[in-house]
Amino acid sequence: MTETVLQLKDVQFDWTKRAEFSLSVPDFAMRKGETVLLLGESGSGKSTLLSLICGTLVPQAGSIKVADADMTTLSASARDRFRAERIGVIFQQFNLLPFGTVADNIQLPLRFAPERRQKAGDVGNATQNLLDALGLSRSVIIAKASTLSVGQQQRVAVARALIGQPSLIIADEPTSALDAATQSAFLDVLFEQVAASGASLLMVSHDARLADRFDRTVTMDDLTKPKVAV
Ligand SMILES: Nc1ncnc2c1ncn2[C@@H]1O[C@H](COP(=O)(O)OP(=O)(O)OP(=O)(O)O)[C@@H](O)[C@H]1O
Repeated sequence: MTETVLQLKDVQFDWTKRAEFSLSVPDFAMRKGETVLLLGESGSGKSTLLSLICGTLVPQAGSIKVADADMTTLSASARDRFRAERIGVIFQQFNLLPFGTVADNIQLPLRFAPERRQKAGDVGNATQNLLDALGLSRSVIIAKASTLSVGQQQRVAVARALIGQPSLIIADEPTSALDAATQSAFLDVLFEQVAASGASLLMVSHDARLADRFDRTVTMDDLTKPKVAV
C-alpha cells in the first residue's frame, strides 16, 4: 500500500479580520517520496496553505494529517514539537541565524526534536555528511552564517531541512531571489538530497517552467475547487 505523508480534507481557513480572503481545500494528499510543485497567483494563499500544513496556523474546519498525526487536534506546543520532528522547512530568505555557525544552523531543528536527533545518529557526522553531499567544504562548518555567500546559505538551509530525515520537506519559493544558473544548481542539489533521504517535497513557486522536475504540479485553483459529487 502506498504510504500517505500528507492528507488535507475539507480544510477551511479565514483570516478573521480579512473576510475577503478565505481558503478552502476539499482534498489534497501526497505520497511518501513524492515531489509536488504548487503554483498560484500572488495572493492566492500558497504561503497560508504551507503555514496550515506546518501547523503555525490552524484551520477553522477540516483535518490536516502529516504522517500519522492530525495537526488540527494537537495543542500549540504539541504542534511545535511535531513540526520540529517531522517537517523540514526551507524559507524564501533561508532564515539562518546570522551569528550562529553553519553547524549551529544545520543542527537547530534537532534541539527541539529528540526523535529526529536520534535518527540523525552522531550529529557531528550527520552534519559533515550533509556538507559533503551538498558540496560545501568542511572548513565552512565553524563559519558564522552572516559570512556566507547566498549560494552557501541555500545549501545550509537545505541541510537544516534534511538533517534527521523528516518525512516532509516544505519549501516556500526558495529560488525566487536567484539567477537562472544558481536556481538550477540549487534545485539539482535539493532533488538529489530529497531522493536520498526518501522525503516528500512540497515546493511553492511562481515559475511553471520548473514543473518538469516534479512528479506532479498542482495549482491553487485545482486545490481549492469544490469536490464534484458522483
Ligand atoms: N498575517 C496575515 N493576516 C491577515 N491576512 C493575511 C496575512 N497573511 C496573508 N494574508 C492574506 O491572505 C491572502 C493570501 O496570502 P498568501 O501570502 O498566503 O498568498 P501567496 O499565494 O503566498 O502570495 P505570494 O505569492 O504573493 O507570496 C492575501 O489576501 C493576504 O493579504
